[in-house]
Amino acid sequence: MEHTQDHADTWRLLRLLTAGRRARLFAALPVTLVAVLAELAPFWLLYRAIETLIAAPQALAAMLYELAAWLAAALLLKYLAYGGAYVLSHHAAYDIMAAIRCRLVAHLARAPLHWLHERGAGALKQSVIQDVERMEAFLAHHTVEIAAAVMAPLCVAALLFWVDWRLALAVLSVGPLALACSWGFMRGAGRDHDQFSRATAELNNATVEYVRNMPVMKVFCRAAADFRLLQRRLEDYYRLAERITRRTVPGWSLFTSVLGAHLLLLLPLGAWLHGRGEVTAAQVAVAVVLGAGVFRPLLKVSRFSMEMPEIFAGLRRMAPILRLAEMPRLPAATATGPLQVALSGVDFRYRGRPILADVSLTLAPGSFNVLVGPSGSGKSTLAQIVAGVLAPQAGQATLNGRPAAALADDERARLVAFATQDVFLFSGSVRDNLCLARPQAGEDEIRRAVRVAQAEAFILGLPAGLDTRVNELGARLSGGERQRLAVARALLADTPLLVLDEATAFADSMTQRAFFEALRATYADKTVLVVAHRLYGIERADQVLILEAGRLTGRGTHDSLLRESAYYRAMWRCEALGVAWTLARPAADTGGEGEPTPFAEMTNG
Ligand SMILES: Nc1ncnc2c1ncn2[C@@H]1O[C@H](COP(=O)(O)OP(=O)(O)OP(=O)(O)O)[C@@H](O)[C@H]1O
Repeated sequence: MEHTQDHADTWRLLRLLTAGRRARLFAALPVTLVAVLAELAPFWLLYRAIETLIAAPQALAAMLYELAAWLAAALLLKYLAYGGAYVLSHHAAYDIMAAIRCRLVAHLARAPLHWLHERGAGALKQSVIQDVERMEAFLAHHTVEIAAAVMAPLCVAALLFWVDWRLALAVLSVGPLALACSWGFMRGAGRDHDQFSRATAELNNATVEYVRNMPVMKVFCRAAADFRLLQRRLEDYYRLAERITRRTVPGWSLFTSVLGAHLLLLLPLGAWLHGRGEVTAAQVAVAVVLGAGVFRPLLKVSRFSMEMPEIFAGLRRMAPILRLAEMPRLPAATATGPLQVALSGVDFRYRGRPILADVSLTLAPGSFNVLVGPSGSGKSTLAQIVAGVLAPQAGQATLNGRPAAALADDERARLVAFATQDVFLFSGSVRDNLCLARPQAGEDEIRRAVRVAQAEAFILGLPAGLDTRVNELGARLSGGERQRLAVARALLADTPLLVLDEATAFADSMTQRAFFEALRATYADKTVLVVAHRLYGIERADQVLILEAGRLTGRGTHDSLLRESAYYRAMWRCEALGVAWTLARPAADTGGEGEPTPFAEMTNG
């Protein structure tokens, strides 16, 4: 029942996506009919030739030229008609595909950031590229092939009835017989097909994972057999394939054999009718020839029915993208003045698993805030909520009092710049990448952002400086260099709020300190939220927030947290010991059990 509803919805979606563009597709159908009729013309010519051969053999030679001319004309017509039908269907297909892609991309452009983030690039690529591509075969080829496959048996049947209705019935009776024979074997094929699709998808995923992990497997010298998931999926796949083969092959063989068994009925009947003088030898001969291929085109339809579920699945994957237009977006606000950032009672779950619980905070305009906490405590999730990339499931995350995740893209982009550790660089020059948010940024602004992001030295070292191309043909940048570019790009966006989610992972302790100091001195008006793993340089932050297991367990300045938070003290001790070891190893003696010594004090003497 649910299945039927799914199918009905998918057909509705297909009709909607092809609306206003189906005329050429429909125009291809009568042209296909002409091609099918032209394909049958040789049989009619054969009939006339046999009739002449039997009635007046001496007249056949004179007729041959005429027959050859008709045959050539029929072939030419068939070629032209099929050509025309395919041209029409291809035009319609590419027109429809382009319209679907434009529609998908237009909807994606309206998609909220958190929605794009949750779906992932792979799934979106699958919908916009592969799923639309798959429709090409359906629209451009299958429409003509299926129309021909359905029209041809109907035309042959009509021709057979014209030849003789009894011979026609003898030929056509094997169709229902073949279906009845195969039905028993084919029962449950739909369920098998669903299971097979699932097994294929699982095998594909396991194969991709295996291929991705090959370098790791090699490092640890593991054989393919040690990759249990792939082995299990392969076993499942082969077991299912064997079961389906055992079940369907006898049915399929019986189906095709019975389809070809029309001669068993036709020959005795033809001989009997001929004996009684009710049909001519030419009629029997033509019925034999026509009967041999009457159902063959229908086999194409069964191939098509196997591809249909894949095409439908692709359409269903597009549906959520096409529903995006219905998502409510806030109209742009006119508020100016300092940006107010506030979270109150924010809860967030990933697939039901609680990640953040009852988080409330405010970021004062122009303040420098650092978020620290153990790995997996939810820092990145919180940063994404502040930036409007994710929407909280409970509570409020607002910018100027308006839900951050519901802001229109242009308004959010005016307010927040967000940089993470995963950096995407477009192919183009370093300058193009930096000026993504503000193509009109001046040379001084670019230089300032680059200097603050600690990227100046490496950009100067590039072959063409800011104009070096960043892609596989140009400079290959290290992970740290790419991160610095991402930070500079966020700085250049000139937004009142800057969220850096571990975007300073490139920096060692000294570089992080230099970066924070330059950031505060150069962009004093910005409200900054930094997710940091290293503490160095955060001593002068206006607010340090401590997140543990999804809850804010501490907030305050460096000094107040050193006094009040055991976690912060412990974290600081570890970091201070690390630097003492790396910077001052020969003389290092951190004083054993005493209170940890902050780096600034250590380096000052
Ligand atoms: N897209 C996602 N789907 C499901 N779970 C997720 C997703 N992203 C993060 N998580 C889970 O949410 C929890 C918090 O992740 P998050 O990245 O916010 O922590 P974090 O404090 O930034 O960690 P780290 O310091 O290691 O980067 C983790 O347990 C993680 O497994």
